Amino acid sequence: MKIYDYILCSGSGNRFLLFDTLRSDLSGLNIAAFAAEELHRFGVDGLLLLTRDGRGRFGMRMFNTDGSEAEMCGNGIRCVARLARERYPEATGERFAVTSGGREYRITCEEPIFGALPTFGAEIPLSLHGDDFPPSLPAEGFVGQPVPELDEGLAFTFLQPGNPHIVALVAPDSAWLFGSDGRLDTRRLAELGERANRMRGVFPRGINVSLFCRLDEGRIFAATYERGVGITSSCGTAMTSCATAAALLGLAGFDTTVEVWNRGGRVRCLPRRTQQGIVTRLTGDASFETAGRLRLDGKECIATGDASPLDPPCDRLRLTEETLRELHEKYGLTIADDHD
Ligand SMILES: N[C@@H](CCC[C@H](N)C(=O)O)C(=O)O
Repeated sequence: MKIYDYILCSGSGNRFLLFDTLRSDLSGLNIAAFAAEELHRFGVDGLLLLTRDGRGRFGMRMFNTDGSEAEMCGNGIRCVARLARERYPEATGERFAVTSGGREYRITCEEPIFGALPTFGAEIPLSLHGDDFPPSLPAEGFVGQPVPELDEGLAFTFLQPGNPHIVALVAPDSAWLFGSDGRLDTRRLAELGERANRMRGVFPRGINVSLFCRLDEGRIFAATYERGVGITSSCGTAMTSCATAAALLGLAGFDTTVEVWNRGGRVRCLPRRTQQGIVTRLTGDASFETAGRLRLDGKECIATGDASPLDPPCDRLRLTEETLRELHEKYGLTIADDHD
Protein backbone atom coordinates (compact mmCIF):
# COMPACT_ATOMS: atom_id res chain seq x y z
CA MET A 1 0.00 0.00 0.00
CA LYS A 2 1.31 3.44 -0.91
CA ILE A 3 0.16 6.98 -0.13
CA TYR A 4 0.55 9.69 -2.76
CA ASP A 5 0.03 13.43 -2.21
CA TYR A 6 -1.60 15.27 -5.07
CA ILE A 7 -2.68 18.78 -5.99
CA LEU A 8 -5.75 19.39 -8.07
CA CYS A 9 -4.79 22.33 -10.24
CA SER A 10 -5.90 24.17 -13.35
CA GLY A 11 -4.73 26.60 -16.00
CA SER A 12 -7.44 28.57 -17.78
CA GLY A 13 -10.02 26.01 -16.67
CA ASN A 14 -7.96 23.03 -17.95
CA ARG A 15 -7.84 20.75 -14.86
CA PHE A 16 -5.14 18.30 -13.78
CA LEU A 17 -4.03 16.02 -10.97
CA LEU A 18 -0.44 17.00 -10.16
CA PHE A 19 2.13 14.84 -8.35
CA ASP A 20 5.54 15.96 -7.16
CA THR A 21 7.84 13.02 -7.90
CA LEU A 22 10.63 14.68 -5.90
CA ARG A 23 8.57 14.03 -2.76
CA SER A 24 6.39 11.07 -3.73
CA ASP A 25 8.01 7.99 -5.19
CA LEU A 26 5.78 6.99 -8.09
CA SER A 27 8.22 4.45 -9.49
CA GLY A 28 6.04 1.46 -8.61
CA LEU A 29 2.95 2.98 -10.18
CA ASN A 30 1.78 2.23 -13.72
CA ILE A 31 1.02 5.88 -14.43
CA ALA A 32 -0.57 5.34 -17.84
CA ALA A 33 -2.99 2.76 -16.43
CA PHE A 34 -3.71 4.95 -13.40
CA ALA A 35 -4.48 7.90 -15.70
CA ALA A 36 -6.76 5.85 -17.95
CA GLU A 37 -8.62 4.18 -15.07
CA GLU A 38 -8.84 6.79 -12.31
CA LEU A 39 -8.68 10.33 -13.70
CA HIS A 40 -12.37 10.45 -14.61
CA ARG A 41 -13.20 10.22 -10.87
CA PHE A 42 -11.53 13.59 -10.33
CA GLY A 43 -13.15 15.32 -13.29
CA VAL A 44 -9.76 16.35 -14.65
CA ASP A 45 -8.34 16.52 -18.18
CA GLY A 46 -4.98 14.97 -17.43
CA LEU A 47 -2.22 14.03 -15.02
CA LEU A 48 0.97 16.03 -14.45
CA LEU A 49 4.25 15.03 -12.85
CA LEU A 50 6.90 17.42 -11.58
CA THR A 51 10.24 15.70 -12.17
CA ARG A 52 13.93 16.52 -11.86
CA ASP A 53 16.72 14.93 -13.87
CA GLY A 54 20.32 14.05 -12.95
CA ARG A 55 21.47 17.51 -14.10
CA GLY A 56 19.06 19.18 -11.68
CA ARG A 57 16.68 20.37 -14.40
CA PHE A 58 13.01 20.53 -13.50
CA GLY A 59 10.70 18.72 -15.86
CA MET A 60 7.09 17.89 -16.60
CA ARG A 61 5.44 14.70 -17.75
CA MET A 62 1.84 14.83 -18.88
CA PHE A 63 -0.67 12.01 -19.37
CA ASN A 64 -4.03 12.30 -21.10
CA THR A 65 -7.19 10.68 -19.74
CA ASP A 66 -6.78 7.73 -22.15
CA GLY A 67 -3.37 7.03 -20.59
CA SER A 68 -1.32 8.32 -23.54
CA GLU A 69 1.64 10.54 -22.75
CA ALA A 70 1.89 13.97 -24.42
CA GLU A 71 5.13 15.75 -25.29
CA MET A 72 3.92 19.09 -23.97
CA CYS A 73 1.05 20.76 -22.13
CA GLY A 74 0.83 24.56 -22.17
CA ASN A 75 -1.63 24.94 -19.30
CA GLY A 76 0.01 22.17 -17.29
CA ILE A 77 3.54 23.52 -17.55
CA ARG A 78 2.52 26.68 -15.69
CA CYS A 79 1.12 24.59 -12.81
CA VAL A 80 4.26 22.45 -12.70
CA ALA A 81 6.44 25.59 -12.78
CA ARG A 82 4.45 27.13 -9.91
CA LEU A 83 4.88 24.00 -7.78
CA ALA A 84 8.64 23.93 -8.47
CA ARG A 85 8.98 27.62 -7.57
CA GLU A 86 6.97 27.28 -4.38
CA ARG A 87 8.85 24.23 -3.14
CA TYR A 88 12.41 24.50 -4.43
CA PRO A 89 14.50 27.68 -4.09
CA GLU A 90 16.58 26.74 -7.16
CA ALA A 91 13.51 27.09 -9.38
CA THR A 92 13.88 30.84 -9.72
CA GLY A 93 15.57 33.50 -11.78
CA GLU A 94 15.73 34.48 -15.42
CA ARG A 95 17.02 31.10 -16.54
CA PHE A 96 14.36 29.00 -14.85
CA ALA A 97 13.05 26.46 -17.37
CA VAL A 98 10.96 23.30 -17.34
CA THR A 99 11.70 20.49 -19.78
CA SER A 100 9.02 18.40 -21.43
CA GLY A 101 9.23 15.91 -24.28
CA GLY A 102 12.95 16.59 -24.62
CA ARG A 103 12.53 20.37 -25.09
CA GLU A 104 13.21 23.16 -22.64
CA TYR A 105 10.63 25.90 -21.98
CA ARG A 106 11.71 29.11 -20.28
CA ILE A 107 9.31 30.20 -17.54
CA THR A 108 8.62 33.78 -16.48
CA CYS A 109 6.64 35.13 -13.51
CA GLU A 110 3.97 37.52 -14.78
CA GLU A 111 1.54 40.08 -13.39
CA PRO A 112 -1.70 38.30 -12.48
CA ILE A 113 -3.87 37.95 -15.54
CA PHE A 114 -6.99 38.06 -13.39
CA GLY A 115 -7.58 38.99 -9.74
CA ALA A 116 -4.81 37.58 -7.58
CA LEU A 117 -4.31 34.35 -9.52
CA PRO A 118 -0.63 33.32 -9.71
CA THR A 119 0.34 33.80 -13.34
CA PHE A 120 3.24 32.46 -15.37
CA GLY A 121 4.54 32.74 -18.90
CA ALA A 122 6.06 29.90 -20.91
CA GLU A 123 8.21 30.65 -23.96
CA ILE A 124 7.06 28.09 -26.50
CA PRO A 125 9.02 27.52 -29.74
CA LEU A 126 6.75 26.34 -32.55
CA SER A 127 7.93 24.41 -35.56
CA LEU A 128 6.17 24.52 -38.88
CA HIS A 129 8.33 22.15 -40.85
CA GLY A 130 10.95 19.42 -40.87
CA ASP A 131 10.81 16.13 -39.03
CA ASP A 132 7.90 17.31 -36.94
CA PHE A 133 5.64 17.43 -39.94
CA PRO A 134 3.24 14.60 -40.82
CA PRO A 135 4.92 12.75 -43.71
CA SER A 136 2.03 13.17 -46.12
CA LEU A 137 1.91 16.98 -45.81
CA PRO A 138 4.44 19.33 -47.44
CA ALA A 139 7.57 19.61 -45.32
CA GLU A 140 8.06 23.34 -45.88
CA GLY A 141 5.05 24.21 -43.77
CA PHE A 142 1.28 24.05 -43.94
CA VAL A 143 -0.49 27.36 -43.39
CA GLY A 144 -4.16 27.92 -44.22
CA GLN A 145 -4.56 24.92 -46.52
CA PRO A 146 -7.23 22.23 -46.88
CA VAL A 147 -6.78 18.66 -45.73
CA PRO A 148 -9.52 17.26 -47.99
CA GLU A 149 -9.43 13.80 -46.38
CA LEU A 150 -10.40 15.52 -43.13
CA ASP A 151 -12.75 18.27 -44.29
CA GLU A 152 -13.48 19.78 -47.70
CA GLY A 153 -14.13 23.33 -46.50
CA LEU A 154 -11.76 24.21 -43.64
CA ALA A 155 -8.29 25.72 -44.17
CA PHE A 156 -5.89 24.25 -41.63
CA THR A 157 -2.56 25.37 -40.23
CA PHE A 158 -0.25 22.73 -38.76
CA LEU A 159 1.89 23.79 -35.83
CA GLN A 160 4.04 21.96 -33.35
CA PRO A 161 4.47 23.75 -29.99
CA GLY A 162 6.00 20.49 -28.68
CA ASN A 163 2.91 18.41 -29.45
CA PRO A 164 1.06 18.29 -32.80
CA HIS A 165 -1.82 20.65 -33.59
CA ILE A 166 -3.97 21.62 -36.53
CA VAL A 167 -6.08 24.73 -36.23
CA ALA A 168 -8.58 26.40 -38.54
CA LEU A 169 -10.04 29.88 -38.57
CA VAL A 170 -13.84 30.03 -38.85
CA ALA A 171 -16.42 32.80 -38.55
CA PRO A 172 -17.91 33.14 -35.04
CA ASP A 173 -21.41 32.46 -36.41
CA SER A 174 -20.36 29.42 -38.44
CA ALA A 175 -21.99 26.14 -37.46
CA TRP A 176 -18.53 24.95 -36.38
CA LEU A 177 -18.59 27.22 -33.30
CA PHE A 178 -21.43 29.50 -32.21
CA GLY A 179 -23.82 29.09 -35.17
CA SER A 180 -26.51 31.58 -36.10
CA ASP A 181 -28.09 31.41 -32.63
CA GLY A 182 -24.78 32.44 -30.99
CA ARG A 183 -24.58 29.34 -28.77
CA LEU A 184 -21.39 27.30 -28.71
CA ASP A 185 -21.89 23.81 -30.06
CA THR A 186 -18.75 21.65 -30.10
CA ARG A 187 -20.34 18.50 -31.49
CA ARG A 188 -18.99 19.08 -35.02
CA LEU A 189 -15.55 19.86 -33.59
CA ALA A 190 -15.67 16.62 -31.59
CA GLU A 191 -16.52 14.66 -34.75
CA LEU A 192 -13.72 16.41 -36.64
CA GLY A 193 -11.24 15.63 -33.85
CA GLU A 194 -12.27 11.98 -33.70
CA ARG A 195 -11.98 11.68 -37.49
CA ALA A 196 -8.54 13.32 -37.53
CA ASN A 197 -7.31 10.95 -34.83
CA ARG A 198 -8.38 7.94 -36.88
CA MET A 199 -6.30 9.22 -39.84
CA ARG A 200 -2.98 7.78 -38.70
CA GLY A 201 -1.64 7.82 -42.29
CA VAL A 202 -1.80 11.63 -42.19
CA PHE A 203 -1.25 12.26 -38.48
CA PRO A 204 0.86 9.32 -37.28
CA ARG A 205 1.03 10.45 -33.65
CA GLY A 206 -2.57 11.67 -33.52
CA ILE A 207 -3.40 15.35 -33.46
CA ASN A 208 -5.00 18.09 -31.35
CA VAL A 209 -7.66 19.89 -33.39
CA SER A 210 -8.84 23.47 -32.76
CA LEU A 211 -11.18 25.97 -34.33
CA PHE A 212 -10.82 29.65 -33.61
CA CYS A 213 -12.60 32.85 -34.54
CA ARG A 214 -11.81 36.54 -34.35
CA LEU A 215 -13.72 38.39 -31.62
CA ASP A 216 -12.08 41.80 -31.90
CA GLU A 217 -8.78 43.50 -32.70
CA GLY A 218 -6.18 41.37 -30.86
CA ARG A 219 -8.75 38.96 -29.41
CA ILE A 220 -9.76 35.48 -30.57
CA PHE A 221 -11.87 32.62 -29.19
CA ALA A 222 -10.56 29.04 -29.40
CA ALA A 223 -12.17 25.62 -28.86
CA THR A 224 -10.18 22.40 -28.89
CA TYR A 225 -10.60 18.66 -29.31
CA GLU A 226 -7.57 17.26 -27.50
CA ARG A 227 -5.85 14.10 -28.61
CA GLY A 228 -6.31 11.50 -25.86
CA VAL A 229 -9.01 13.48 -24.07
CA GLY A 230 -11.76 15.01 -26.24
CA ILE A 231 -13.27 18.50 -25.88
CA THR A 232 -11.73 20.43 -22.96
CA SER A 233 -12.44 23.85 -21.46
CA SER A 234 -9.12 25.06 -22.79
CA CYS A 235 -5.81 23.77 -24.11
CA GLY A 236 -2.68 25.89 -23.68
CA THR A 237 -0.69 24.58 -26.63
CA ALA A 238 -3.82 24.90 -28.78
CA MET A 239 -4.31 28.54 -27.79
CA THR A 240 -0.62 29.14 -28.50
CA SER A 241 -1.11 27.53 -31.92
CA CYS A 242 -4.28 29.52 -32.70
CA ALA A 243 -2.65 32.85 -31.76
CA THR A 244 0.41 31.97 -33.84
CA ALA A 245 -1.76 30.89 -36.77
CA ALA A 246 -3.63 34.22 -36.45
CA ALA A 247 -0.29 35.98 -36.90
CA LEU A 248 0.77 33.72 -39.80
CA LEU A 249 -2.57 34.29 -41.54
CA GLY A 250 -2.30 38.07 -41.11
CA LEU A 251 -5.23 38.31 -38.69
CA ALA A 252 -2.95 39.58 -35.92
CA GLY A 253 0.58 40.92 -35.91
CA PHE A 254 3.78 39.29 -34.73
CA ASP A 255 5.15 41.09 -31.63
CA THR A 256 1.59 41.93 -30.67
CA THR A 257 -0.29 40.32 -27.80
CA VAL A 258 -3.31 38.24 -28.74
CA GLU A 259 -5.87 37.54 -26.02
CA VAL A 260 -7.26 34.06 -26.41
CA TRP A 261 -10.61 33.43 -24.79
CA ASN A 262 -12.02 29.99 -24.20
CA ARG A 263 -14.75 28.35 -22.19
CA GLY A 264 -12.46 28.10 -19.15
CA GLY A 265 -11.15 31.68 -19.09
CA ARG A 266 -8.51 33.51 -21.07
CA VAL A 267 -4.77 33.69 -21.69
CA ARG A 268 -2.39 36.03 -23.49
CA CYS A 269 -0.15 34.95 -26.33
CA LEU A 270 2.73 36.92 -27.79
CA PRO A 271 3.98 35.40 -31.08
CA ARG A 272 7.46 36.54 -32.14
CA ARG A 273 9.79 35.72 -35.01
CA THR A 274 13.24 35.10 -33.55
CA GLN A 275 16.53 33.85 -34.97
CA GLN A 276 15.56 30.42 -33.66
CA GLY A 277 12.20 30.55 -35.44
CA ILE A 278 8.75 31.39 -34.10
CA VAL A 279 8.49 31.58 -30.31
CA THR A 280 5.17 32.41 -28.67
CA ARG A 281 4.92 33.34 -25.01
CA LEU A 282 1.82 31.84 -23.41
CA THR A 283 0.78 33.71 -20.25
CA GLY A 284 -1.99 32.50 -17.99
CA ASP A 285 -3.03 31.46 -14.49
CA ALA A 286 -1.69 28.48 -12.59
CA SER A 287 -4.40 27.80 -10.01
CA PHE A 288 -4.16 25.29 -7.18
CA GLU A 289 -7.61 24.14 -6.16
CA THR A 290 -7.13 21.47 -3.47
CA ALA A 291 -4.48 19.19 -1.98
CA GLY A 292 -5.30 15.60 -1.12
CA ARG A 293 -3.92 12.12 -0.53
CA LEU A 294 -4.54 8.89 -2.35
CA ARG A 295 -4.02 5.39 -1.06
CA LEU A 296 -3.30 2.89 -3.77
CA ASP A 297 -4.01 -0.53 -2.48
CA GLY A 298 -3.45 -3.25 -5.07
CA LYS A 299 -6.12 -2.45 -7.59
CA GLU A 300 -7.97 0.07 -5.42
CA CYS A 301 -7.45 3.81 -5.40
CA ILE A 302 -8.90 5.46 -2.30
CA ALA A 303 -8.89 9.16 -1.40
CA THR A 304 -7.84 9.42 2.25
CA GLY A 305 -9.86 12.12 4.02
CA ASP A 306 -11.17 15.33 2.53
CA ALA A 307 -9.00 17.33 0.14
CA SER A 308 -8.00 20.70 1.62
CA PRO A 309 -8.56 23.94 -0.30
CA LEU A 310 -5.50 25.85 -1.53
CA ASP A 311 -6.03 29.10 -3.48
CA PRO A 312 -9.21 30.99 -2.61
CA PRO A 313 -11.53 29.76 -5.36
CA CYS A 314 -13.16 33.12 -6.01
CA ASP A 315 -10.76 34.44 -8.68
CA ARG A 316 -10.46 31.15 -10.54
CA LEU A 317 -14.23 30.78 -10.78
CA ARG A 318 -14.68 34.48 -11.57
CA LEU A 319 -12.16 34.22 -14.41
CA THR A 320 -14.43 31.70 -16.10
CA GLU A 321 -17.67 33.44 -15.16
CA GLU A 322 -16.53 36.89 -16.29
CA THR A 323 -15.14 35.56 -19.56
CA LEU A 324 -18.45 33.88 -20.32
CA ARG A 325 -20.43 36.97 -19.22
CA GLU A 326 -18.31 39.34 -21.35
CA LEU A 327 -18.48 36.95 -24.28
CA HIS A 328 -22.24 37.23 -24.07
CA GLU A 329 -22.50 40.97 -23.37
CA LYS A 330 -19.85 42.17 -25.85
CA TYR A 331 -20.23 39.67 -28.65
CA GLY A 332 -23.67 38.09 -28.15
CA LEU A 333 -22.07 34.64 -27.82
CA THR A 334 -23.25 32.10 -25.27
CA ILE A 335 -21.66 29.03 -23.74
CA ALA A 336 -24.15 26.89 -21.89
CA ASP A 337 -23.05 23.76 -20.07
CA ASP A 338 -25.92 21.70 -21.34
CA HIS A 339 -25.62 22.77 -24.97
CA ASP A 340 -22.41 21.26 -26.27
N1 LIG B 1 -4.17 20.50 -22.37
C1 LIG B 1 -2.85 20.56 -22.82
C2 LIG B 1 -2.41 19.61 -23.87
C3 LIG B 1 -2.45 18.18 -23.37
C4 LIG B 1 -1.86 17.20 -24.32
C5 LIG B 1 -2.66 16.95 -25.55
N2 LIG B 1 -3.94 16.37 -25.31
C6 LIG B 1 -1.82 16.04 -26.46
O1 LIG B 1 -2.02 14.82 -26.45
O2 LIG B 1 -0.96 16.57 -27.18
C7 LIG B 1 -2.34 21.96 -23.02
O3 LIG B 1 -2.73 22.81 -22.21
O4 LIG B 1 -1.52 22.22 -23.89
